[in-house]
Amino acid sequence: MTNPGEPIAAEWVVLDIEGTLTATSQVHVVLYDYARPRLGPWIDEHPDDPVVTGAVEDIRARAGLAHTATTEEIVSVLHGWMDADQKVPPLKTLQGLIWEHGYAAGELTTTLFDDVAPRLRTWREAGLRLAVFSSGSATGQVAAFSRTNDGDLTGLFEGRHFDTTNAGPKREEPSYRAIAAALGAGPGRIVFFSDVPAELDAAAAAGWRTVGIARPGEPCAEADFGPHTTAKSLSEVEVSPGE
Ligand SMILES: CSCCC(=O)C(=O)COP(=O)(O)O
Ligand SMILES: [Mg+2]
Repeated sequence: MTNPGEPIAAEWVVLDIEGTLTATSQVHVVLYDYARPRLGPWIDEHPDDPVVTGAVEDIRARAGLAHTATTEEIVSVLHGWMDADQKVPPLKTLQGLIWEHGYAAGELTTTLFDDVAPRLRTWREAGLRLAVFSSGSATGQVAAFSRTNDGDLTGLFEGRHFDTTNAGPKREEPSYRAIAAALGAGPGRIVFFSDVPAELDAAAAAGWRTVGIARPGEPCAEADFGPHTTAKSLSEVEVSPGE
């Protein structure tokens, strides 16, 4: 299905990041390249941070590593996951901490697609509420929106950031039910924008409205979006807070 042209009635707009708000290369090249050499030092320099030690413990368990595994062995697992783009929660936790540091230091900037910031501002001004659901950790998400090519956009989201730890996997229906409960909204009053059909299928199964974003040049540009409304950018889609 393509864009029906008529406004989608919703209270909440929930947004995927990679491929929807930013180019895939913003994550796979800019952010992954920043994180890759810093994972080992971050683990070694934060031996008393329970978030870091918990993530390391989780990595060891998932990878079948002994408790005595070295940082080098752990990093080798993390690099393998990154090379295969496996969005494993403890990897996303460590990346998020490193990116938070990078954005605060002024070493990272998020380049959004040109239509994104104007569209999000228009929707907020119209009374819509905005949230994010990404595989990137909530900590990393907030950091990423704090320093974009269009300024600090964190105020647009009311602190509503969902990830695979606080909501669940993006391709599973219960994650969308959990987010709807957290937002206190009926599922039919939430519209989800993503470039990945399997994520849209899971959201639709939970009763959400869905929009597939097929941006030219992005990996999912030619994907089969099946029954989902589909558009090439956010600016093609009208959402209104009416019933
Ligand atoms: C700081 S945001 C980085 C996003 C990220 O790490 C990622 O894996 C993107 O996944 P998405 O679910 O937004 O496609
Ligand atoms: Mg995506």
